[in-house]
Amino acid sequence: MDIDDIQHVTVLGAGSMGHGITEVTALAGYDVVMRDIEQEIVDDGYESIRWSLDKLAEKGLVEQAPDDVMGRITTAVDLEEAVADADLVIEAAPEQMSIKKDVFGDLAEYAPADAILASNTSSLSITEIASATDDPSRVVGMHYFNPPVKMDLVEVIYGTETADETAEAAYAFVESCEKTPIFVRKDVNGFVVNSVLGPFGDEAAWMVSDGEATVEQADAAMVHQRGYPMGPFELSDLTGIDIGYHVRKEAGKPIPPIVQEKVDAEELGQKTGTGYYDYEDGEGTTYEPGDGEGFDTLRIEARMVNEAAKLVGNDVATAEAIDTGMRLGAGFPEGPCRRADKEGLDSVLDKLRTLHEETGADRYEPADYLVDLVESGKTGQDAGEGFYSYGGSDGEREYHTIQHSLSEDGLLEITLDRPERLNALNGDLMEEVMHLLDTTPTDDVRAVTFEGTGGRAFSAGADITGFAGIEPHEKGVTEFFETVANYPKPTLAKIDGYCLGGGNELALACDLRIATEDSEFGFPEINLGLIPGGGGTQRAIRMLSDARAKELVFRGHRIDAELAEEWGLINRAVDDDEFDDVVAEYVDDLVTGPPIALEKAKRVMNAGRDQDLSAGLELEAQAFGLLLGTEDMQEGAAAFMEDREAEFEGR
Ligand SMILES: C/C=C/C(=O)SCCNC(=O)CCNC(=O)[C@H](O)C(C)(C)COP(=O)(O)OP(=O)(O)OC[C@H]1O[C@@H](n2cnc3c(N)ncnc32)[C@H](O)[C@@H]1OP(=O)(O)O
Repeated sequence: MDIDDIQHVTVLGAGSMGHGITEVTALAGYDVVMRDIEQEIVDDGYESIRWSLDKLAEKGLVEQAPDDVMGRITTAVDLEEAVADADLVIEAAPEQMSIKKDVFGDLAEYAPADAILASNTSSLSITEIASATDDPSRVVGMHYFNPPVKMDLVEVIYGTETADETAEAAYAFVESCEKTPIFVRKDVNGFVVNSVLGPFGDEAAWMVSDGEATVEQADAAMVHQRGYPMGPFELSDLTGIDIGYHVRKEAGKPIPPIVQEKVDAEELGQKTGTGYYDYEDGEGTTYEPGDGEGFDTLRIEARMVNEAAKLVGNDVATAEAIDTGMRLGAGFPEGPCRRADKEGLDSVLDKLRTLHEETGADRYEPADYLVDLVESGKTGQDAGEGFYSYGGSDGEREYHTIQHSLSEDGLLEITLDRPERLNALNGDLMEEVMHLLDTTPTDDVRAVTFEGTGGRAFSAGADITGFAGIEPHEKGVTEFFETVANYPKPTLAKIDGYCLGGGNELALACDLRIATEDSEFGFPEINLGLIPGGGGTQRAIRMLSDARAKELVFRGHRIDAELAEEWGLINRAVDDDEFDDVVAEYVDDLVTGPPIALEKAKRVMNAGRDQDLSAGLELEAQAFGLLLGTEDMQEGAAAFMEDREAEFEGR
């Protein structure tokens, strides 16, 4: 069975995961049967899908009519009937091994012999589930995150006997649903995301139990200094303190006293009204940004990195898969491997070794893979290699936040690739763009385009989660925008979706801007108590009327592409269907145009804009004189006389 053979999908379970997976699958165009054990549960699930689709349509997040999507879904209670024609069955039954095994035993009997049988378990062994079938090679884990419609990640997990063909088809299926799969190549407890996430709460709980920190201090530090979406205790209250407790118990791991106390007192978090915070009489979390002072954040992060190193070293997952998993599955601001490479793997190892020596606790024992990296000098970004390669003298640099390609005709296409954050600009992304522009031989480039991935945004601005812990003296982002603005070749921003804040400033640093009609522009910084800091105030006031520029900056509202075109903020607002063609026409002019003349035109126009007219004219005259002596100029004139297209060589 491969992806082309998958037409009919059956989802077993109509609860929150089951109906979410059904919705995602139907949205991708598949026929889906959603089955549960009682008609009432199935009906509730079906109604929930309709409600969700209506909401998505209302917000303009799906183009398909909800009725069309619902038309692909049928419901069933009878298992035999539900799976009779299935090419892929995704089980989303309650998380109990006995139930899963019963279901998979039935699937072995009733599903077609070549159907892929997937379990959406988040914690149970795929190998054991597969043992209930006659053919474990066709059983695979497909762990969706909650809610499936919103969460982009799916872990595709191998059981001991899962065939590559099965796992690869499941992976391709996830991609076909426009979700992001990562391979978990061994059936380890917690798979990738929960394995790495475990120490986040665990280490914080030990630190509080040992009197080394307070709950508020830990949460404030991890959120406001390190940019995590929630603090470890806040997260634990949300998921249920008993959940982490049972996971530790089952894995035979020691329980931090503070966790034991909470479980004994049945204060399990939000669901019981009290956990580490009070949700009944109090207002929930009580930490303030400054509370994190003095907290040892590396202690938590070093343990997460150690877990990641174990997964890489044991061939469970690649560093890239782990980082993707943690960003998309847990909302981490960046993956632990990438963050550790920047921190320095030697510092991480030192921290673990020191704690191991001081406490003797197994949880600090460094992973062999981490030790090997450090001992072979691969200590991270500064060393040119760590979990990732940074292209020292002998290697090509891997980028993590951008994609790029350079065509034979000299078009350098740069794609901002942080779709889960609407392509928000963080330090890595800006550094990677600058590195790419600095290291790509300019003679090979005739034009550059910038665009965003994910279909929702060019870029929603600077990454707000990265503002955590920034000191006032670290404020400089100007270098990035100036690198783009001063790049010697013409640049064009292809805008499809939100173009806000720093994203708007990146677009304004480009020479040309083409946008789809449903794109939106603005400087929302004022709503954050900021002003545009990447040249936005200055470029806008030079580009627009004083009143319009100030309106954008002072009010922080968004304007649509049509108005942006009318105001002169962009070159063209075009219909979605015409977007690629219009961009291609512009790009064609740029890559076939005379390179030296284009470069000079850009330089004198940019420099002249900030000078008085006579100085600008002087610049223009010098450039004009120089161009008269180029072969390109002779070629242009000859082509005109011969009535043919000129072929400019940049000489
Ligand atoms: C020098 C430059 C300074 C600046 O640029 S300051 C930043 C200026 N930009 C902004 O203030 C825009 C912030 N973003 C938004 O207001 C909203 O987003 C949008 C209106 C653009 C879209 O709203 P919706 O459709 O509801 O999407 P969603 O759930 O808010 O966004 C999807 C995910 O993207 C993350 N995200 C969006 N913008 C940023 C950002 N600028 N920095 C960091 N993350 C961002 C969100 O948090 C969320 O993530 P999750 O799914 O984990 O909740």
